[in-house]
Amino acid sequence: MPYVQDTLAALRRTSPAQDEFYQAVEEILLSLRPLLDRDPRYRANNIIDRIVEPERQIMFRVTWIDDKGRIQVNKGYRIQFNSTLGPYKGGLRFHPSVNAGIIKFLGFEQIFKNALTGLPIGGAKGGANFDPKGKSDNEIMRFCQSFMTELYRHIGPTIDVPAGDIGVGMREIGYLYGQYKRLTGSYDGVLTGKGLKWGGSLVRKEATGYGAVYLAENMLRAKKESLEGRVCTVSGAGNVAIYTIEKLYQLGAIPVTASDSGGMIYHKTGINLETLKRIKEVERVSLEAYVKEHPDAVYTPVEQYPEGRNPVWSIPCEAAFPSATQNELNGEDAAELVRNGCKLVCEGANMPSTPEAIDVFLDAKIAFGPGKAANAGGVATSQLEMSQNASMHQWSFEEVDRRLREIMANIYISISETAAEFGEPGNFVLGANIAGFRKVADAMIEQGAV
Ligand SMILES: NC(=O)C1=CN([C@@H]2O[C@H](COP(=O)(O)OP(=O)(O)OC[C@H]3O[C@@H](n4cnc5c(N)ncnc54)[C@H](O)[C@@H]3O)[C@@H](O)[C@H]2O)C=CC1
Ligand SMILES: O=C(O)CCC(=O)C(=O)O
Repeated sequence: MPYVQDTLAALRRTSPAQDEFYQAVEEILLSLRPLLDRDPRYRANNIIDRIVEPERQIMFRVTWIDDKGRIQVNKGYRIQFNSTLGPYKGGLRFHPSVNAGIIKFLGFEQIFKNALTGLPIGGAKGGANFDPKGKSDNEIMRFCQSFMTELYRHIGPTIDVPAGDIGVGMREIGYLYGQYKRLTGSYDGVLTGKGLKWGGSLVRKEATGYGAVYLAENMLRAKKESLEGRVCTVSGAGNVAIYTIEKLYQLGAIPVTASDSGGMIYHKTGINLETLKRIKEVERVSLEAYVKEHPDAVYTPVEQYPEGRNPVWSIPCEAAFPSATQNELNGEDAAELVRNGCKLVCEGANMPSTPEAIDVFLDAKIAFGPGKAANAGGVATSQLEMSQNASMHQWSFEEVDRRLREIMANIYISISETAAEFGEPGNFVLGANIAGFRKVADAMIEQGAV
């Protein structure tokens, strides 16, 4: 397909060394062919060249002082990718692996994910190559304050509204918000994922994980199946993984794994959610601590992982929820999941499956929920937080959860109907990519050449 190769060649030339970004672009472009062939307006308006180019990229130095009084420096980023549908919206990631290409792929995915929610939000992402691991609370606070000292001039409640992602939870959002308020003097809904006492929304913490399970529920219901009694594997042990596990239990499933950057646990009788929450949300220590309290669980440190494999995906299961990070599930992992009888994969993380893994799932015709649909419940609930802030109201847990369920059900309808419309029923990668793209592209055409 020449338009795919030409676009990728141009991106490699003009934006070198951004492999994850090229991967995300290639996946979308490959899906779009039937749409582009059917409707000439997208080519006539040069939508592809425009949509892969961010509207704005901000890179800045973050200088902060550690507990020993030494001056430290990190790289900060905010990419304001596309504001066609609404104010820029997307999380902040603090992780040592962060670079311009990672932020760009995340920002690009966010455009289409946000479009799928049906809510008025554009696509953005940001972060820093800062490693929160091993840092004291005071160091995290000083870093966040310095980060916001640059970022505040680029954001606003109707301009750009950041939130959390890997390494950024309620604690970090609190420090960022405090500094924004100090610098501007205004109490704006400029961040989401805020604390419940100062403008946060109920269910935002749970929303990404709950949403992924709601999408899985919808995919299974269409096949007259359910999650009840199903053994599930989950990777990650952060915000998304924890609330995926919580919702799986609520729906009668048995989640048996969790993982962090140090290793994985396999607890055959089911992960103890209380222990997991305490270890990760309160004590903030390695998962290794889990087996001290549950000696019947097995801990495998990363040093013992087979070369190039993630052993979470070797555990037999009926449904899998990759919820840690990008490219954590490769072709071999996917083949093993399918061989072991896995019937559903729902991506809580952003782009966790490699292109080879996605091909395996689609060829096997198992239910595969791609990240931009499956994890959209997080950003959707962020938008519900923005609505509550704008109207100075706070909705109940039940009200926000009801809206989240409805949004995920609508996403399912949109991706499944679009897949069927383009002759590939059940291919939710195609369905999500075309449905998300079409919404943004149509609006771009209506807004003219800007
Ligand atoms: N927090 C949110 O609302 C949303 C998050 N996501 C995505 O979900 C994924 C997880 O994010 P959160 O749970 O928010 O982050 P988190 O920081 O709360 O947890 C991340 C988990 O993944 C593990 N992890 C991170 N990098 C890893 C690596 N290279 N190898 C192995 N394990 C690794 C960490 O140890 C941790 O357990 C990310 O891909 C993120 O972009 C997607 C939509 C919304
Ligand atoms: O809640 C948000 O604004 C963004 C969540 C996010 O970063 C994501 O969807 O990947």
